[in-house]
Amino acid sequence: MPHFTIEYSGNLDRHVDMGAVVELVRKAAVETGIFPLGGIRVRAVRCEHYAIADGRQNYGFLDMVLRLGEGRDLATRKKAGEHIFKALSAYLDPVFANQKFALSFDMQINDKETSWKRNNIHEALKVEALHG
Ligand SMILES: O=C(O)C/C(=C\C=C(/O)C(=O)O)C(=O)O
Repeated sequence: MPHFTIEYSGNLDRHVDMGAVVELVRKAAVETGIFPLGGIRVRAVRCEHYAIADGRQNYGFLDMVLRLGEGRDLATRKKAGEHIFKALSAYLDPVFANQKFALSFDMQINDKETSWKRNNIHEALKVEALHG
């Protein structure tokens, strides 16, 4: 982690380039400066089946959850979250203009006692930074 997991209603595929969305979130996460670069992962999962509000099929949603480790204070988490949400929200302005749409973003903090990881991307990035 940090893991950004996006779930979205399948009807957005016609209007939104999800490849661009995951890259935008990755860049915004890097810009916050609070995450180890090698730990950042962003994915988007299309939901084929969903039910929203009063059940009309033309509503859409995109929900993003960030799972991150312990050790950052609330002010730091809030500032980073606001930066990321602002970038994502601005990118999705055309969706808000064209349909009824719900966007949400939450953070969840991992308990370090029950979180296991193995990741050699950190080392690879260090080597690359040294040798180009
Ligand atoms: O510490 C965590 O649980 C998540 C995290 C970083 C994780 C990695 O770098 C990794 O999995 O390699 C964080 O900075 O919040």
